[in-house]
Amino acid sequence: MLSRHAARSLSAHGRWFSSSVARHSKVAVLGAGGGIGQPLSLLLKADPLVTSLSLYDIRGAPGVAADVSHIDTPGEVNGYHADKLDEALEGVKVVVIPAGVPRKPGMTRDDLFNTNASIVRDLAAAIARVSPEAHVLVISNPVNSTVPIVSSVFEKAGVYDPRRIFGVTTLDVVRAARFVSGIVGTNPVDTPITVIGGHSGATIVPLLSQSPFGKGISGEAYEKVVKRIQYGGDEVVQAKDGAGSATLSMAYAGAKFTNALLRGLAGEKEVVTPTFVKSPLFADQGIDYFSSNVELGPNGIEKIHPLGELTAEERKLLEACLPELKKNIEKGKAFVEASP
Ligand SMILES: NC(=O)C1=CN([C@@H]2O[C@H](COP(=O)(O)OP(=O)(O)OC[C@H]3O[C@@H](n4cnc5c(N)ncnc54)[C@H](O)[C@@H]3O)[C@@H](O)[C@H]2O)C=CC1
Ligand SMILES: O=C([O-])CC(=O)C(=O)O
Repeated sequence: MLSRHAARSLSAHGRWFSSSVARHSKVAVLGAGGGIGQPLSLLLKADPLVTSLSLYDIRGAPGVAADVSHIDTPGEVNGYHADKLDEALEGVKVVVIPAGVPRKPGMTRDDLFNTNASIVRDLAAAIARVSPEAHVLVISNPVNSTVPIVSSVFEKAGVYDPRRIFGVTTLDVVRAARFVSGIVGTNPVDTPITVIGGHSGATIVPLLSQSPFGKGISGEAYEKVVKRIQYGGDEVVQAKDGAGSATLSMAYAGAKFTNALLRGLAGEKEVVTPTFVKSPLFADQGIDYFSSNVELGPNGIEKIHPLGELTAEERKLLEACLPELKKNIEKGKAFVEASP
């Protein structure tokens, strides 16, 4: 059906568009029973590019699967119990990982490392064993460390292809569009803002100067909106008051990035969006993962775009980002090296 009829899907900039390119695309969600996993599963079920959805969690995934399977879109849905991880990963093209604990007020994302590093490492080992050619989309925090963890696990297993491993930083891009449009009075859909660096506080570097709408914001308004983009996660953590962090906006962002990747994999041209990947941009400074605009295509990452021109303020933000990012990356790599 899908290959013969135009499919409608959410574009990188939030528009619904028609696409006649759709293939077999089995997507797995690991952590599907959680705050992000449930709405993400819902949005993926609604995406016509997802022909099969495989939902896994250590608790609750079969229930989520039964629920979303009633939605009147063609994609099939299966839910898997804790001991069925290998089955959940059979034949998947894309694996999205929102498994792990979220922050509470007063915590940094790095405070999640002790719990989430081993969860992500063990899930990555299973993917490397069962579906080594899958594209892996990491949501679990701290993303600056969990992406190097997944990559190092794949490297250790001898199946590493850096074009297929992504840290999902789309929520920063979504927030930037929303916050900037609120200042300049545009529709967020028409206000894309590139956000580079990593995914935590000072490592999040918005490039307002590269947007025709963002470049006019200056002085106190500039300082304020940059801080808000960098610390948008804290805003939600505080408002939820101990009940977790962003889940609904993150599910939206995760579904948006998954859709962009699926469109690229299906051959759509010029699908470009920021994502945290193995990158040559700052490798000479020992920072070999970085988020920047990346072109997605049939092999995953087709091209990593250069940063373009930065203002003095943006260069200062970047200077503050790099040392912290380097530490986060090294921590992730060291964790896998020290693992049995
Ligand atoms: N990349 C980003 O922009 C964002 C990342 N996050 C991160 O996403 C992660 C998940 O957040 P929430 O969904 O709110 O947490 P949650 O606690 O509501 O859900 C996490 C789910 O993971 C499951 N889980 C735990 N260990 C597992 C394992 N070994 N295998 C499979 N499933 C497992 C749990 O059973 C639970 O259902 C957190 O680390 C959070 O910090 C959250 C928001 C934005
Ligand atoms: O703030 C958190 O812990 C969750 C997150 O990554 C975000 O909302 O950007």
